[in-house]
Amino acid sequence: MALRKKIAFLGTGNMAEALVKGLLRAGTADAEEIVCTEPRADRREEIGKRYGVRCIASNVEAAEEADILVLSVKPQTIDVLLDEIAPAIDHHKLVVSIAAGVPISAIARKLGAGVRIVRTMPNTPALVGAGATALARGAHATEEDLLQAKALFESVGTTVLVEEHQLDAVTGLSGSGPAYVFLAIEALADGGVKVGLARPVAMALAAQTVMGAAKLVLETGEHPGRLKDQVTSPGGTAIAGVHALELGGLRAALMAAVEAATDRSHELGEKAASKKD
Ligand SMILES: NC(=O)C1=CN([C@@H]2O[C@H](COP(=O)(O)OP(=O)(O)OC[C@H]3O[C@@H](n4cnc5c(N)ncnc54)[C@H](OP(=O)(O)O)[C@@H]3O)[C@@H](O)[C@H]2O)C=CC1
Ligand SMILES: O=C(O)[C@@H]1CCC=N1
Repeated sequence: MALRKKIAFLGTGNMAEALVKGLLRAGTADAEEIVCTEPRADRREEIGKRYGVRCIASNVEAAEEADILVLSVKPQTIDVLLDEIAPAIDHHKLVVSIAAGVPISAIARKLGAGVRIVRTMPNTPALVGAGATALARGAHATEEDLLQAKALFESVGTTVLVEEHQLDAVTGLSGSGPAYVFLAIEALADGGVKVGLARPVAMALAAQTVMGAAKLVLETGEHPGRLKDQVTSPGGTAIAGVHALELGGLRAALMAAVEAATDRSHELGEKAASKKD
């Protein structure tokens, strides 16, 4: 669905670039409907050339001309950005934050109490239309605002609506999760190389296996344990591999990763919430 709104990405790093590319790819926005900001001239040029969007230095200019403002700087630098754009914000703007941990209340404190804010947590597979985004509505955002934000992220993957307090957990799982899976793919490929496969062959097989297994879970709706049972024949190869993973503590390690990232998101939020104006 085309949004037909002007969208500003304030801070055009990895995640914003993934969204810009995803939106253009899906046709949700045309290049002339997107404006990006970025402090570094070389990066501005790169983004402009790569996507045909306007990429400028001024956050204020971008905030003034857009209907939807995506706050896409690091949580540690969001205060500087909010102070800068506050005079350009009124109730006509929809503010969509993708910043990990930063509460809606901390954004509203800087931009003004009545501002329409939707807080989200996307992930980088949005770049290829396979993102997963959770969204939570601020007190002054309307149902229509939420639908627009949802449409924006739905064009680059799947979306779920959550309560704001659940966003730290989402950050620990799907926001940060691609990093865990990349590690797994790299390690699987290393395993393949160790047993004699060429690196490119091992990498292609590892990535396709992870993608295929995920697709099987999503498309069949089967419990992953049941799907695992279908791969493991008695006395066979897969159960030998599964045993090695259990000895290595794979499940506990993944659970601990989600928990550690969730805690860190919470910590970033506490810092943002305790800052004085
Ligand atoms: N990466 C991910 O997987 C995900 C990230 N997020 C969230 O997205 C946000 C961005 O993360 P990510 O893309 O990884 O980070 P990046 O560092 O890649 O992107 C941030 C960008 O903002 C720019 N920037 C810094 N200060 C300003 C400013 N005052 N005005 C405008 N732009 C500025 C930076 O420029 P420069 O480099 O020159 O300083 C950089 O290009 C974070 O809040 C993060 O929590 C959410 C989900 C997933
Ligand atoms: O590491 C980070 O801070 C960001 C948030 C979610 C994924 N990456």
